[in-house]
Amino acid sequence: MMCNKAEIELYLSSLGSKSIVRISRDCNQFSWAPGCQSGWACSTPEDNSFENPVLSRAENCRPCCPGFFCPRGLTCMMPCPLGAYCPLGTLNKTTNLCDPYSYQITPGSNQTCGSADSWADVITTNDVFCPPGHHCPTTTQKLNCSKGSYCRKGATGENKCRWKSKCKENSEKEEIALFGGILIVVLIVILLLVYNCSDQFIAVRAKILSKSRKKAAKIAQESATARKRWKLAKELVLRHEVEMYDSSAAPEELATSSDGILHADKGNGKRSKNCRKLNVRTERFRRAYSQIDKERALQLDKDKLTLSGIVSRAAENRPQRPMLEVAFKGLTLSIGKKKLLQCVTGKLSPGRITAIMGPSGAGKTTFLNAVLGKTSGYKKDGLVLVNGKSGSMQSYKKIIGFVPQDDIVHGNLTVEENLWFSGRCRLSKSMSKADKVLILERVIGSLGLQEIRNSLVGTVEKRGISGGQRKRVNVGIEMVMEPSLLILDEPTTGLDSASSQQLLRALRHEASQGVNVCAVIHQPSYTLFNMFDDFVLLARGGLIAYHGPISEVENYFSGLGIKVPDRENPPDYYIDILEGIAKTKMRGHATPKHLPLLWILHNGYEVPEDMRKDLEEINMMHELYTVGSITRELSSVEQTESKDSVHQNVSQRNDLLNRKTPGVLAQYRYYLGRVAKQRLR
Ligand SMILES: Nc1ncnc2c1ncn2[C@@H]1O[C@H](COP(=O)(O)OP(=O)(O)OP(=O)(O)O)[C@@H](O)[C@H]1O
Repeated sequence: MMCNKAEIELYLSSLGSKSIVRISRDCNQFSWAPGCQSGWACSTPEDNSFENPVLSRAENCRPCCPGFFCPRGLTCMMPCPLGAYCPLGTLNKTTNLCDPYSYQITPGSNQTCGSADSWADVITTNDVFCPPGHHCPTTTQKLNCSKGSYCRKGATGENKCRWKSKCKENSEKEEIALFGGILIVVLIVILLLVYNCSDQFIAVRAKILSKSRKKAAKIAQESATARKRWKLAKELVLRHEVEMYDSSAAPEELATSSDGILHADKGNGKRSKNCRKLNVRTERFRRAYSQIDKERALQLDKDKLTLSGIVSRAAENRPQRPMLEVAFKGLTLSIGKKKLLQCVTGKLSPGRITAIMGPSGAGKTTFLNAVLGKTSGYKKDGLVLVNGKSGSMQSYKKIIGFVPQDDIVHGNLTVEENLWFSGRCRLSKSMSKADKVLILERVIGSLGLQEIRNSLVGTVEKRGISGGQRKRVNVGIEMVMEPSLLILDEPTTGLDSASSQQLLRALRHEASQGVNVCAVIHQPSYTLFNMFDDFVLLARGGLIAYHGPISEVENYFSGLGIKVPDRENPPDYYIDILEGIAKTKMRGHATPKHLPLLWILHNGYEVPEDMRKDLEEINMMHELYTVGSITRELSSVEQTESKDSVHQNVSQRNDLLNRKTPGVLAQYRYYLGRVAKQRLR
């Protein structure tokens, strides 16, 4: 009575089709054996193997055995699968259907109910599966699900309920309300604890950090003192003031470590033990402070260096920092018919700080946008060359820092946290944490933020550091990413003279590393003005009136007959001249509106079409060329010298332009950490 392969295939092929197409040889309109009915099967007299096709079965027809199912239209039976419950059906006299199955026996026949009539998926043949709240170890056995366990539909065994979840007898699923409730309460308690103790936690952490820092600073100081003593002793020996080097007189407590730093004495076991015990954090700070000390010593003779010296020193000391030179050739930016920048030619060089000045609306911000490569939306003519090659500035964005006029600080983080977050996200991911700490300490030191490093920056509601300090933190945020080109929009606005000078000193330090620094400034003091290397003076309409070294600016303008009166600040006076506020008598027939044209002539650039008519007005070309050639000669020596070294340096470093900053996931992790800190404050 068992179905063979062909019959099983016939059954399976009919699954899923809406009309029941399974028909065996004995189940058709001409012959309908009793086994064709649902829940019945017959046997065959022939000795058929399992491989045979659909057979003729019309003998010995009987109800389907328990644990098997016999579909309508097939005269054989198949075993019910595990998880099914196929007992013998019982006739329901009211409906005349075989329970729990839904088939009918032929009315008036002497047939009885067999077992199941079909099997497929749980939805189509719901009644064949072991019911929920029970488990069926075999296809003919149905047991109640015991207390403390649950049984889903079709279960062959019991599932134990979890701790604290309630399960009565015959449970279909676990009752986890209590368990879930306890879990939620525990989470809430943890969150409340974290929220309430976060301040203390952050304070303790800050305390530990500051302890580590102090310890490291002390060790660095001790090392420096020991180094000085050692040097002194050596000098004494060299000067023959002591006859021979007495080992007992030598600083026996000194020991030189592999990095050349002298450490605390060998004899003093306690202290060296302490040194060994220094935790990693202290060690990182110690290294940073020692390195900064060394840099300070090197800094002393920095002022004597020429530009090429600075460039080559940067090359020796900081192989990591690539250099960027940005040059413009006849750059014109316009929107519609309005020209925002016109015929800008010149360059911003690495290792130099350039001040950009001009009357309001002259195009300073537009000039910065051009340097940053943000020229989409403008009609652009001319060239922007990066390291002598035309290309998009966007590809260098990882090594370009931009300090906008508005704040970019996070008010509810401390100064140090703000800088650390920026550094972590924007420095190369391959850089070690110790190196990142060194950069952070360097920036904190050079911007004079040591005192306020643990202070909250503050928001409108919660007062924090002062406005000037905030400005310096803004700059620091960009400095910690070790940019090669640092652009600042009015960094000194709102700062007093001392703070402005401190900021400029920090920028000078950056420039000494080969960074190309470019800043828009307003009304700098004379001292501050002289701390810049180059000067770009923009006239209205985005025209250059001067672009060159600060040291030559007065020379240039006096050559044109513009002499700065006593007690006047030169940059302010030149802007007043451009604006027509200050009156002056210029050479020849020239007037202040001709200053951009004079600059073009002075440099021998091509005069734009719309300026040509002004040429006749001024009538002093011969004199201008004379002035031009003098100043050009003056600068040519240094310019040529620097050009070669810069370009050599730049071409060597091109491979370093691909800084790999942390990926999206890492940045997201830092971001979450920052938000958590901000929220918890
Ligand atoms: N997107 C723009 N659409 C139209 N005009 C613009 C646009 N951007 C700038 N300008 C115009 O270009 C000129 C230069 O603007 P820019 O902002 O560069 O001047 P600025 O020198 O930075 O001025 P300020 O010192 O006042 O900030 C202005 O006359 C300004 O109105």
